[in-house]
Amino acid sequence: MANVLRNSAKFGFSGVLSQLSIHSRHGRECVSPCFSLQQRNNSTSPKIKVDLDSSTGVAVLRMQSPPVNSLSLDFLTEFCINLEKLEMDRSCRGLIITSTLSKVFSAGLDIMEMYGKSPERCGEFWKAVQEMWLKLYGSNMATIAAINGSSPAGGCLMSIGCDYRIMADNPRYSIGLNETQLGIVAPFWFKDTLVNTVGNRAAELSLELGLLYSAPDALKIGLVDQLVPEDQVLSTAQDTMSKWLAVPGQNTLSHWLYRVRTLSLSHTGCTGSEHSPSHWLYRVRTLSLTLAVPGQNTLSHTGCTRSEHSPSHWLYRVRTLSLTLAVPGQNTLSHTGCTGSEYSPSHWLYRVRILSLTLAVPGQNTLPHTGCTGSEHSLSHTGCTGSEHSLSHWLYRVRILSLTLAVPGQNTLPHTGCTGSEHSLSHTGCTGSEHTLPHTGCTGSEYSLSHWLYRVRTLSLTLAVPGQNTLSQYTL
Ligand SMILES: CC/C=C\C/C=C\CCC/C=C/CC(=O)SCCNC(=O)CCNC(=O)[C@H](O)C(C)(C)COP(=O)(O)OP(=O)(O)OC[C@H]1O[C@@H](n2cnc3c(N)ncnc32)[C@H](O)[C@@H]1OP(=O)(O)O
Repeated sequence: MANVLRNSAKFGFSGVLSQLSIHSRHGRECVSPCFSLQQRNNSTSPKIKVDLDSSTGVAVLRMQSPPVNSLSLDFLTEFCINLEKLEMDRSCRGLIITSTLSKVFSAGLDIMEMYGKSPERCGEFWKAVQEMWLKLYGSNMATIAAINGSSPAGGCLMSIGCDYRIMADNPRYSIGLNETQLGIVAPFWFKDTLVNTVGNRAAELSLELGLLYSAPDALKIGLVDQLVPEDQVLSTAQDTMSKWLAVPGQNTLSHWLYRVRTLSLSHTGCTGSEHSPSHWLYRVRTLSLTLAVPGQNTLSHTGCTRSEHSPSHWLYRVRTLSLTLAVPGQNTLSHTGCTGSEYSPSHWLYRVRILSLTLAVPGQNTLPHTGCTGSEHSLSHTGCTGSEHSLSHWLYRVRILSLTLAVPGQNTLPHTGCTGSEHSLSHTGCTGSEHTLPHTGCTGSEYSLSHWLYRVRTLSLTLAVPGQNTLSQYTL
């Protein structure tokens, strides 16, 4: 195993791809001649231990899968089942995640799961990884990671999926999304969660260089929130949890609101039940990987023909690009009008951003340069019927629109030219019950108006952009 990891770093991305068994888009399996690895014994003893203190409503989930708490399919399944049980248990309000192993919180995804497995097993594995993140990040419990050892890659994802991170003050322990250093790619939802934690620039550096941070450095960039002596990690987590639980409604409101954007991504672009979130996540990842593979990165359909961008640099950007454009059924660039090599990637990336902005500007709404020639992108579609609407007028309207949307019972928006239910929230790209308000935790009249306004404004920004109900709006 150590060999696999060493070779991962040594061979780089294309090396890993060629050395390990990879299931191509065609579902073919090519088992490496260079490694003859044995399956690790799958112990039947529980990999997770949960203790719920009914007097405090706080559960401690201990990961106990030696040697390094790697996230195998078995481990993840057990983890998710336990999480689900706690989520359903109304007496449980807080969750602390920690490790029983010395020196290691979690080594991240079990590399053996990415080697020599059937496409079905790969699918199951990735679904479980996504479930772990969706359940943790979308949890209604307050969650704290008590990081008492190293926590690379998927271990870091698990940590940043929590509300708060307390790490052992030991410079030998490290944490970070180091996938790039292994020559592989952190999925975009790893990236989103990291961005939400440390901000854009730190995340960019971190991902492009595949950085692992020592505990003190992790604190400096905000990847963890607090360092304490190793023997106080759990007790500090427990003290901290009581503060979190003292915040009224913390586990329904502020907690949730912040996450809705990120979690919405997993739904956006799914137009029907055939696209489950995990299906979609899987697709985008495949797309990103495909786009990003050196040697396959001519990206002809994106107009990017050059190799001057290093893979890691490129990977980071392609993910953003993919998110902007890779809506199933719309995932070629042709509909954006960018048809050839005259556009360099950076030029292009810049354009795409502007493009999204431009789509919303009255008077430019035919967007000939984007290849959108039809009424589907005209402003009339948004309720603005002509050039009589100046930009400021429009901007003003949009602001009003958001406010109006926020008033329960007035969200049909009559003054915007939207006369019917077509401009209800469901018209904004929410095609199923997953995008109704209850999905955001706002279930009805028990919430006061101010509460509602605050929530719905966020919701509106996320979802209710007239005529722009595709993923592209997300990157603005
Ligand atoms: C291959 C890719 C193909 C396609 C790409 C597809 C998708 C891209 C998405 C990629 C997303 C990846 C997210 C991940 O999480 S990848 C996993 C990355 N993990 C790491 O880099 C961690 C590596 N491990 C370590 O740094 C150290 O082990 C650690 C600091 C955790 C502990 O160090 P310590 O010195 O205490 O122990 P070791 O002697 O190193 O290890 C003990 C044994 O454990 C085995 N081990 C370690 N990590 C893993 C792992 N992630 N999965 C499985 N097994 C692991 C290690 O090999 C040792 O085993 P033995 O040699 O004793 O048998």
